[in-house]
Amino acid sequence: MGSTGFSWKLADHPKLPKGKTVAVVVLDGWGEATPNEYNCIHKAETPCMDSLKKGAPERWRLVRAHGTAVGLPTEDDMGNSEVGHNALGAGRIFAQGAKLVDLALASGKIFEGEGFKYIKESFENGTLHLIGLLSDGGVHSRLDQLQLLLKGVSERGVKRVRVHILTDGRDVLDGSSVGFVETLENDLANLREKGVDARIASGGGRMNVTMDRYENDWNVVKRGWDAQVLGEAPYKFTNALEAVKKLRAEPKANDQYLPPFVIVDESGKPVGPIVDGDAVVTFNFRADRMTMIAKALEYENFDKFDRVRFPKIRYAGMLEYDGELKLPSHYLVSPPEIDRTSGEYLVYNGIRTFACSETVKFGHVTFFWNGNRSGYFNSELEEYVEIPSDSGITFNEQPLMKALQIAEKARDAILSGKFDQVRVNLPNGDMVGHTGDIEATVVACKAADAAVKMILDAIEQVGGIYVVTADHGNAEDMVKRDKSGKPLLGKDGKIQILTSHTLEPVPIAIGGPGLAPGVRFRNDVPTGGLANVAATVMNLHGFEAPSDYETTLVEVVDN
Ligand SMILES: O=C(O)[C@@H](CO)OP(=O)(O)O
Ligand SMILES: [Mn+2]
Ligand SMILES: [Mn+2]
Repeated sequence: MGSTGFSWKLADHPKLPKGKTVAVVVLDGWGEATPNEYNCIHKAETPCMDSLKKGAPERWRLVRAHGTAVGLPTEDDMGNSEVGHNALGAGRIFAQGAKLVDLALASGKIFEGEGFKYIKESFENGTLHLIGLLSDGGVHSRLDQLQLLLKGVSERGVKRVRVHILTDGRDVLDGSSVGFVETLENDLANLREKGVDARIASGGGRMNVTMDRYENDWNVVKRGWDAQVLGEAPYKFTNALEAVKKLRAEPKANDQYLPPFVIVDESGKPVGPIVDGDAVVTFNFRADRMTMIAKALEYENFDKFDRVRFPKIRYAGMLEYDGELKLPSHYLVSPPEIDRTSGEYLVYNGIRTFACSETVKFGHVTFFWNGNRSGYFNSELEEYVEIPSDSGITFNEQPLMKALQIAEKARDAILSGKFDQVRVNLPNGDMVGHTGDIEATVVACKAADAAVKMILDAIEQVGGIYVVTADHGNAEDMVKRDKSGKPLLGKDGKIQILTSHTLEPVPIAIGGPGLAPGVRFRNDVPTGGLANVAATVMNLHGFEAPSDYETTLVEVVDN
């Protein structure tokens, strides 16, 4: 069909019926790896997921969830929720933020766009502040991109730069913050030699300072605001390396949770508060954990916490973080344009949709699933339910999280008969996996499995269909390994705990009494990835997928 003939109408599937309730379950951070003592999914009792794997070999398989299969720059890039849910929902692979920023930096286009011109206006008389995650994790940001940005601004007339660092330890090993700060300090020293007054001005751990998401806890953003904008924090140091080392030792915080600190000069004055006339760039490309700070930096009217001072600045994001809200209004690189997602198609075709998770993953099954779009496509046909997450704790303290409550909501939605698709994200494997606490992660995996069971039981009752999959790996491997797969030991002789996601594939299982008997996974899509799931789900709703979607994973054989 030509572009003028575009239609939202999906063709009927030649063989599969409509009208079945389809449950789509995403286990966050649930990859498939060899069973061993660091595989928490293997260690946990997961009878439901085990039965899906063992029970129906033609209805269980693995799909790729990392690297180019989800639009990341290289095959060394682990998967993450943003790119995973984008692929699951959109049914096509889009070059993602990480890649788009790489390209814009390589071509120099980043320095020619509207966003850069806007902040450059402040270079003559103001300070440029760069706020973001300092690591090479590649999930939210990358050190080499920050380095190229620093180089670029120094070549384009910047006089004074202040970097506000957020330490990682979640996408990279805990303790690696020290090395990243050393590298950055070295780069800034080189800039100073070239006559640019460049320094680190403040910092804090990503889970404690600035990078909250989905409005789970505004205090996190406030702590960042106080340090970055007001120059106030409970800890003051004269250099960032000392700050990170000391705070890791006392109060013994890990990189993810370092308390906020500011860098002060000899007289105790903060070296880089944000003031009128300055420019600010948040250099993370990923949206979910930048949206809140973007609101604080940009919105004239703002009541989430007392900002005390609201400086008149020129602010740009690395990317536009929310296309609906047009937030922020200035940005350096245009985000991927993820259009015509499966959610939008299905709603146009009358599919009534229910989506649910708890706060920390709520935007994953809504915003990311729908191509980074907030809100409903059609509020008459959709209902999105958010279960409030606990805040102020690390999830190894509560490894059950809200899995049961999410499953109950899904069960009720399935049994109500009011929905054709019931979609959930179960956060446990991922959120607890990120704490690096193996015992707690085992408990978390068991809880997620029990939640899946409850949802599958409801599907059984209504004669529906289920699709159970995951967005990327995490809980299936909790140790850093060498190239041959052997666990690596740290200086202390202990194994190095892996808090991050992995490169592992994830399972996908289909089934349920509503699934037509001849449906099975094709064996001619061996390299299938998360982007193949959308067409698959459309088929199970009785529709053909649009022709430019990644192909379906299923076929129907005549029995
Ligand atoms: O917590 C996060 O922000 C990331 C890891 O950086 O995890 P996920 O992609 O699963 O949301
Ligand atoms: Mn995830
Ligand atoms: Mn994660």
